[in-house]
Amino acid sequence: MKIVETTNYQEMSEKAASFLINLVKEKPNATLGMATGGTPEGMYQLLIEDYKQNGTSYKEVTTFNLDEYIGLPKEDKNSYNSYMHQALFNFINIPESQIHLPNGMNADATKECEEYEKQISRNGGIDIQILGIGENGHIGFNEPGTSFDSKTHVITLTESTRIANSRYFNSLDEVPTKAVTMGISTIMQAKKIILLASGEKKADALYQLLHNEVDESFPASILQKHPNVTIIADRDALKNISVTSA
Ligand SMILES: N[C@@H]1[C@@H](O)[C@H](O)[C@@H](COP(=O)(O)O)O[C@@H]1O
Repeated sequence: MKIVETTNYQEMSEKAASFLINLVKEKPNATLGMATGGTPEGMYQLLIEDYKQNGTSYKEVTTFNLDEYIGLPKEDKNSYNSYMHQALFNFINIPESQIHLPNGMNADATKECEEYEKQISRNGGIDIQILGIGENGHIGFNEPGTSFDSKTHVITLTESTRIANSRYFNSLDEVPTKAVTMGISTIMQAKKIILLASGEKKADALYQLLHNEVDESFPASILQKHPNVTIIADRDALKNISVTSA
């Protein structure tokens, strides 16, 4: 696993944006796996700035997001569909038909999951998957205990994840209790993974990611088995890791 230590959040965002921009330049029809949460917001902002200044084109790019809440219409300001449009898609030239997020309103959630998984395969898989990390080690919305063999599936969110994400909602009650998420094995099939982390509150999670046994009780530990992972994290998030020896 490669670790890139940055001085702060801005530099983390710049390094991550460069990875994506270079990939899109080398492979204009790349498939990008997208993440939500606070961590990638700066990276998305820099992709928009690069698009405006340098015209990097997303006309042939396809995206698949990691997850979506169940029960929020895509127009809801807290859906991940809205997040992605406001953070990035509305400001670059990616065609709407090439954007994929699970539909959290599909009455047949099992079918939605199967279809999402098929769409990713039909597309030839994901070239680069961007990941954040939950303080409990979740990746996407794969909470502790999720099978490493899981494909896209429905997950019941833990109380701690709902509390962490309640900052975007008016109250904890409004935070959905379930989500559709790519599974661990879906994520592991991505050709390259970039995990972003910033701030002291992620320091324990990064330590466990790198030093725990690979175990379903800490989902992100599976990344130790992936052949091409780069962690881009700032000094605060890496404060428990000696980067030279990691
Ligand atoms: N489903 C998302 C994850 O994909 C994200 O990595 C995590 C951390 O979010 P943040 O970046 O805001 O700390 O939150 C959510 O639960």
